[in-house]
Amino acid sequence: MSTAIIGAGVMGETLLSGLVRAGRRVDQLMVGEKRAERARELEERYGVAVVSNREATAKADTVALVVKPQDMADVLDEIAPDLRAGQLLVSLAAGITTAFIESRVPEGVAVVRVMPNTPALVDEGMAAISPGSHCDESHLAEAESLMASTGKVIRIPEKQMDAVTAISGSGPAYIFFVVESMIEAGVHLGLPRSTATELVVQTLVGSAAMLRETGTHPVVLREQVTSPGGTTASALRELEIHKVRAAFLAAMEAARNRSRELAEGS
Ligand SMILES: NC(=O)C1=CN([C@@H]2O[C@H](COP(=O)(O)OP(=O)(O)OC[C@H]3O[C@@H](n4cnc5c(N)ncnc54)[C@H](O)[C@@H]3O)[C@@H](O)[C@H]2O)C=CC1
Ligand SMILES: O=C(O)[C@@H]1CCC=N1
Repeated sequence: MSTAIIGAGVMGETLLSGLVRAGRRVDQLMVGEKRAERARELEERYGVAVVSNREATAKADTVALVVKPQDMADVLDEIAPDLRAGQLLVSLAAGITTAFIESRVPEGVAVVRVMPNTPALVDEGMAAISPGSHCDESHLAEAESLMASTGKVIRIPEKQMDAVTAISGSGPAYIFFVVESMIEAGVHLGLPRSTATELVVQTLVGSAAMLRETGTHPVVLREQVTSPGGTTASALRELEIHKVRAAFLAAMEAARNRSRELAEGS
């Protein structure tokens, strides 16, 4: 099965590198990329063929669209003549609906919408997938296997996609923001930056492993850290006073709303 990736920026390269690590033959992969310098970089790094979007679409069994939402309409119009019924078209773009894609491609093209995230670069990705209206189980399974090469995949109804985008698609950025803030706090408290960084990163990795391996609710895990009258309780009171929980809710609502706006082309 050959796969074309159209748009090889951050997420396109993440998918490409994951497929290569998962053992997909490079001669079964193709890339369509507008920026010539970027195309050369990928050819050198992976030995992958960078061809025109139309050639990639005509030759591939599966086409993955990894361009910005604002570029989707133009790319769909460009490749539509080369798409055929039964071919799998996977979109990783935030906001863009399967109905929008189906309205711009030939009848019968199987469209799957995916929301991945960047931890896919280290095979710890979280991807959600939703079928369009011409997908059968084999198409969905193929999209699932494409994304499973870089992490975990779940199937969701498309109406949940904007919320998923706000939580796991953008999610790594919130975590990195928290990490950055904790490192700065450590420096403020007098720790060398390298010590603060090591402490915070391992605390994050350890906490994530506890969540995954114990399956215990985060509230219980937090209570286990919070000794009565101790340091953690003092810190958590400050987070509540500064409305950090409300800020997270507002942030993710804003991301969900932005995903909806992207669907409308703004
Ligand atoms: N970066 C992330 O964490 C995530 C990104 N996404 C989605 O992935 C898509 C790409 O995002 P990024 O990789 O962050 O953006 P990016 O800007 O790094 O990559 C987009 C790439 O598409 C190329 N491109 C633009 N027009 C093209 C055309 N007509 N033909 C061929 N290539 C073209 C650009 O040159 C660029 O290399 C977006 O739709 C975004 O919503 C989804 C989940 C996470
Ligand atoms: O910021 C964005 O729009 C993309 C989609 C999810 C993560 N990055």
